[in-house]
Amino acid sequence: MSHKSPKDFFAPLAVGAPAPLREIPARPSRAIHFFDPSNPKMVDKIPQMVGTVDVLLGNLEDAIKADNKVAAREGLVRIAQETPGLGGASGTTQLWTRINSLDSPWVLDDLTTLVPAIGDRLDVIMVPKVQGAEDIHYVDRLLAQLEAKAGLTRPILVHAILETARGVANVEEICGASPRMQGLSLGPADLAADRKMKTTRVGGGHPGYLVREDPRDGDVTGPRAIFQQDLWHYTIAKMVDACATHGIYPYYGPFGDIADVVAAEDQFRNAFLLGCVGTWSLHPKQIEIANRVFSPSVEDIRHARRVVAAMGDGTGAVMLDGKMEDDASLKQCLVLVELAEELAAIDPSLKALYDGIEL
Ligand SMILES: CC(=O)SCCNC(=O)CCNC(=O)[C@H](O)C(C)(C)COP(=O)(O)OP(=O)(O)OC[C@H]1O[C@@H](n2cnc3c(N)ncnc32)[C@H](O)[C@@H]1OP(=O)(O)O
Ligand SMILES: CC(=O)C(=O)O
Ligand SMILES: [Mg+2]
Repeated sequence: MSHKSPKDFFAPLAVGAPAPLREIPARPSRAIHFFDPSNPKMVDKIPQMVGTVDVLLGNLEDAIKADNKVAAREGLVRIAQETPGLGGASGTTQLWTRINSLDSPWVLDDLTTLVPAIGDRLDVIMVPKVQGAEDIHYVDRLLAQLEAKAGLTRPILVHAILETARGVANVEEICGASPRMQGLSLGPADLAADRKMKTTRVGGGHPGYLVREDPRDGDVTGPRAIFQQDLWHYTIAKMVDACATHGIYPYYGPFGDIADVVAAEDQFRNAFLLGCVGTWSLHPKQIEIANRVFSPSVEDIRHARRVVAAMGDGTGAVMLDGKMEDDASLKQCLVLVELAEELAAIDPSLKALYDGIEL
């Protein structure tokens, strides 16, 4: 757990730094869309993506060539300064970045460049390969010093990628390490390597990880159904519990098979059902999938609203469509109703869809 005493937990870590938030806002972040700020073709597309995706993330870490690290950092500064509606208190699309890892030769310059130049536009800084609370404490103090020096009035939030075995083992202390902690993402590629898992895929299942039906009538050579299992179920469930415990938000992560939109949708939906609020998008075509999957369906909202209406003061048990509903199932329904309200507030087409639901 954090080494701070309860009375110090919400105190700024540098004189003049903005006060930490007491609650992490539930801003919609169904897709965190990654782009390379040193890639001119991607950069060209950023202005028209504002308003179509909840989060644009300028990536500085893995997937950016070593020779392009400085260009990516400088490109991100330019994009943040020149793109209307991107990031900051009034942004319609949030601006996040993924900095280089804390042991890399680039990370110090990432932070000391970005915070003074675009700290007022950066909503969240994603920190890769977080191993324990000590990594968050380091970033926390440095950000406070840089925020104070830059005269920022809004604290920049921090998001950790869970992509080492030690990080997974320490997930609780990572979530509780700082009031800046906004959420966690699954990092299936680095995590697989660190754990010495034998999958070479970036996210998703594996045909070899399966459960096979028992032999039919004892015939071990006959046909038997197989069901592919989810390699990431344990980690995502652990991450969801840690995030819920600390009032922060869990996200799926990358799905690298860009062409396989069906499997991407399945992975995203499993994560949505387990409690994640969003996922990463690596390619423009994954944004629409994420937006759809992480927005509750009309059927779910109709059902949830009917339960809310039937439950009156919220206590007791009622029968609805042959099923028992009570105080607990009401709370399940309120999760969906509140999510629909948050999404309707930023997405006029969803507002029209949800407003038009007849009970
Ligand atoms: C394990 C991890 O750490 S995951 C996170 C790190 N990885 C990333 O961030 C990867 C981000 N995505 C990418 O680099 C690219 O999408 C790739 C390499 C996967 C595929 O790129 P391409 O082969 O160029 O894809 P494709 O040809 O389908 O692209 C179509 C168009 O969309 C553009 N595009 C592709 N990806 C993106 C993106 N993430 N954002 C904006 N535009 C994009 C391309 O530049 C291309 O533009 P054009 O029509 O003007 O030529
Ligand atoms: C997400 C990420 O960085 C990984 O899977 O390694
Ligand atoms: Mg990684």
